[in-house]
Amino acid sequence: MITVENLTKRYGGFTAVDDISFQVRPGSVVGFLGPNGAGKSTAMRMMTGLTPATSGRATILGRTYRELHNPGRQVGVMLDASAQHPGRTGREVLRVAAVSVGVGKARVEEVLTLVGLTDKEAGRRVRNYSLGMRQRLGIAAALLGEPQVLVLDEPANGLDPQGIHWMRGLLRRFADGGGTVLLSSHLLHEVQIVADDLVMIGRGRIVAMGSKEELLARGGTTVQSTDDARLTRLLEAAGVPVSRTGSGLVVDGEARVVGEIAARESVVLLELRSGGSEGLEEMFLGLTAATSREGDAA
Ligand SMILES: Nc1ncnc2c1ncn2[C@@H]1O[C@H](COP(=O)(O)OP(=O)(O)OP(=O)(O)O)[C@@H](O)[C@H]1O
Repeated sequence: MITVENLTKRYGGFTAVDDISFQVRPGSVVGFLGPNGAGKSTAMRMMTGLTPATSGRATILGRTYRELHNPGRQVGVMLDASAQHPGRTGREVLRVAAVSVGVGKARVEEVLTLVGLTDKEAGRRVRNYSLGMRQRLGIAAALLGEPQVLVLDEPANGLDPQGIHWMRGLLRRFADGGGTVLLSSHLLHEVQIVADDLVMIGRGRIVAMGSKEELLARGGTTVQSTDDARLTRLLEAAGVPVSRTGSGLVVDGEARVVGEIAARESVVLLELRSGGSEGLEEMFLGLTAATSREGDAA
């Protein structure tokens, strides 16, 4: 399990990670979500001993990363898939890592199969890898020591839809087998299907966290009608907050209330659903817009 307690990182007067605390339980996948520059990578670097915390601490299986004996056997880490040696073949990268983790060559072949890199691909130099292949290789390296915990920074980056589907399956099976997974992303939909819990971060701070179901329920009601503009006016007149999405409306109110107003005013509903992901997306954007660092520059 991963425990993060009051973790803070300051660079001079700038606070990149601001007093964050959360846990990842064994058997679960936690999505660590936030816009660019929110502090996800910095937090993960502190968790994995790559950068010291200014204050607070993170433990994995009860110890700080630096206290772990042979950490590669306990925690699989992928922070920067492009950091692999470009002049080595994928297989060479894994064989070098296997020596430091203390596993044999057979395990290298096992993880290559696990991540779907073919014999031919494994024999190619990493500089000629596509981004998706690099991600697969990074995940293979993380899995090498048969760890119980995975810490993955943006593992879906560069994967095509089939690759994302594959990765979800892999992480789900890992967690279902009792493993603990923390994965970051700046895209909600990338992690939403696989994550059990979500931790949303903006400007270094946690802006929302909880189980996916809880957060989905907070995301309000998704509505589509034949006349969304009129329905919006009616709902607003009734004091129900409404926001527009690409495909309809998200209403901060119960489905029943929306249904009753629509029925009374003869608006034809095409869809009425509580806890839709559109609501969660809206909430995510809303919560993090105010805290997006990139927004500052815009
Ligand atoms: N070594 C450093 N010195 C100064 N500032 C830093 C350093 N490392 C990170 N930062 C700043 O801390 C903030 C958080 O960066 P971080 O890389 O953790 O964000 P992130 O959520 O991982 O974003 P992304 O999705 O873009 O990778 C950014 O504003 C970044 O510029």
